[in-house]
Amino acid sequence: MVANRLFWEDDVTVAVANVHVHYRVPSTEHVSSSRSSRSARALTKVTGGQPKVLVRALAGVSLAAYRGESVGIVGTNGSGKSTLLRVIAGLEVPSRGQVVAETSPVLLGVNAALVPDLSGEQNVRLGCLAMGLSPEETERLIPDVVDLAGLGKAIHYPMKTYSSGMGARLRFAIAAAANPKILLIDEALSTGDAAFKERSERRMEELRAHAGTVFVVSHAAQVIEEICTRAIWLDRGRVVLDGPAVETARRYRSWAWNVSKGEHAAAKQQLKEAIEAGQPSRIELTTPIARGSWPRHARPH
Ligand SMILES: Nc1ncnc2c1ncn2[C@@H]1O[C@H](COP(=O)(O)OP(=O)(O)OP(=O)(O)O)[C@@H](O)[C@H]1O
Repeated sequence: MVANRLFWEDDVTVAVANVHVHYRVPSTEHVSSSRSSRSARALTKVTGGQPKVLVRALAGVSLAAYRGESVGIVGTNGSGKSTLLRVIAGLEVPSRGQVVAETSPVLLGVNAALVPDLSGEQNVRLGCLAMGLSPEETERLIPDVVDLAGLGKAIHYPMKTYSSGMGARLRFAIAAAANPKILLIDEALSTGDAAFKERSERRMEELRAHAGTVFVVSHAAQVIEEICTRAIWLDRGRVVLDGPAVETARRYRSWAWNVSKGEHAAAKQQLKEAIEAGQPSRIELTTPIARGSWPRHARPH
């Protein structure tokens, strides 16, 4: 558990300090409701659209990640997992709070932009160049990436012919090729088969062993338990628990089981106990950023 960490300890790779992400989303709730107020209907008439509501995707998340950690993020649909990864990747600017990373993180998302009409191999080349590798490095790495993806002859077929698992394998292999110090993985691992799972876990272990930090988002608590050293459980944009992966995954799994069985009182009690089990993290970016130059996705509190 990370508590009251002061910026900037030497082995910290990512610091997230009291981050909030809010979206304004059009909602038909008031418009379609038979009890919708006259003012809401009038507003709709005037704006020509639906009234907007505020969605709090992240509501005050703080954490510090360290070299050599693989950090799992678990939580139900809509709990804020992908938003947290996007904020760490610098793809989303927090509405409030700060994110600082030691080097630019590489985000491996289920939707990583590859070109469906190109073959797997052509996409490997494209992906490596897009991540900033030189043409020479790219050519040197292609055999390793192709090997890690393990797609056999299909590596020469257009990517649009791949199953979702095959696409995920290719994206993982490409992202790992760049040897990123900070690798963010959104669900991709859970779609591969057993052989790929083993290869990808070994590759992640290598990245971690080279003093990198890996974040993995997954619904599957078991995946997190198997491949992560630490896990963070998010619920409605808040950190419920941040601790050893096995402990967090065990509590999350048990809570999710009770929710799925409609045992709401028991689930509520477990959530309360999990929150009490962890101490609230407070990350303070107290001094100006001292080491090198940092990615820019930070906003003052
Ligand atoms: N671009 C967006 N515009 C509006 N609302 C968004 C946007 N992205 C996410 N949200 C909302 O923010 C909340 C958190 O979404 P997020 O995708 O981070 O959840 P998640 O935990 O990754 O979910 P899942 O497990 O289903 O992938 C949800 O309520 C979602 O509807």
